[in-house]
Amino acid sequence: MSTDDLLAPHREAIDHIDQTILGLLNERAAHARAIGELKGSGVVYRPEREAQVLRRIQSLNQGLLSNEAVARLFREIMSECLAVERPLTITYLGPEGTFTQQAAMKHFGHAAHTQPCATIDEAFRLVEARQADYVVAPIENSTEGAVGRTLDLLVASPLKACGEVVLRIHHHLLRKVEHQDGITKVYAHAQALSQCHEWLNKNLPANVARIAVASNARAAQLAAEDENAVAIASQAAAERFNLCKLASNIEDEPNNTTRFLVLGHQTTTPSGLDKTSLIVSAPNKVGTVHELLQSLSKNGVSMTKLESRPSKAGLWEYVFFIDVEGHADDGPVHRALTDLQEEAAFLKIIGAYPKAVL
Ligand SMILES: O=C(O)C(=O)C[C@]1(C(=O)O)C=C[C@@H](O)C=C1
Repeated sequence: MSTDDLLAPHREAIDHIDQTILGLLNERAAHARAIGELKGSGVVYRPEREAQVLRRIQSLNQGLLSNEAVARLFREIMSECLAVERPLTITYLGPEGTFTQQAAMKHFGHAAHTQPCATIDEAFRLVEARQADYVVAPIENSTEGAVGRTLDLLVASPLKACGEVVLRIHHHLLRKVEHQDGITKVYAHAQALSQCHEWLNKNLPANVARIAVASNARAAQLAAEDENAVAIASQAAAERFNLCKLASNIEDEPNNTTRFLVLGHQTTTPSGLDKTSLIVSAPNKVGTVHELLQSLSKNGVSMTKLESRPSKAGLWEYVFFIDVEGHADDGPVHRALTDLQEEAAFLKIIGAYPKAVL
């Protein structure tokens, strides 16, 4: 029997299964549309429900496909079902091809419309003015630490965090032509330059100028216009600007990861596995930070992040960005927040949201 003959029954089975899947997908979309009608003009995107759907699918999964693969597939199915209810617009720091756009797609799937903005400030502003639904903003990188501008915006913005995205960051060396001769400059975002610092020291001549630009996608765009330049940027940027990859995964730290917050106007109900992000400021006295942290520990609440930043209000005064395990409506976190309210000069709950599933 020829290979084609051997393939034929499997392909027949696949055609049959695809037809069943297609029918079921449309049946699912019809339920989503009915849910959308019941929600009326209310909020259609429900992050806690999406997290529960993805976690349930992963716990049911016993097949050949990995948990990550099934979550990715169902992420896209929900994205299309949500678009049947109402398509969402997500703002991010552009241009197209940045890691933040990748994070937005990872979280909302490909049916969401992503809108690039010139600055993180503008991405926030459009959502604040209700000209877009959600903003995805980088908050911290595992090698570089906090993203200061996002933290500063969080202090004053009325937006609430309703989700988080965790993205592995891979940087590549990109060029218009496929050889290393005659490189005079390397364009990259300042964070990418420092994340690839060791690699650049070892692999590029010392006289190649390192030029920091607004984003990795902008770097790729500049490299596409100048044959003597290379860019450090993502796979998405390489594809978008048609650049050759001279070297892959050039980040010094192999586990390089960026965490993003998703912010909008809604508060989220508990999903069963949540986090709460807070901003706290303490009077500038000995022992106050210790007391603030005690409000958490005595209520059995674990802290997953503590970041300090100079307050714009006074010299040598600080605000603290704190993430804790659990939802602000859960008993222990709720009690800790009540205690914190008494100790802190300023307390703002940025939001409570499901832990990233994907
Ligand atoms: O359960 C809902 O509220 C839905 O709208 C359905 C659905 C889904 O496709 O499962 C779609 C969008 C929401 O963000 C959450 C879940």
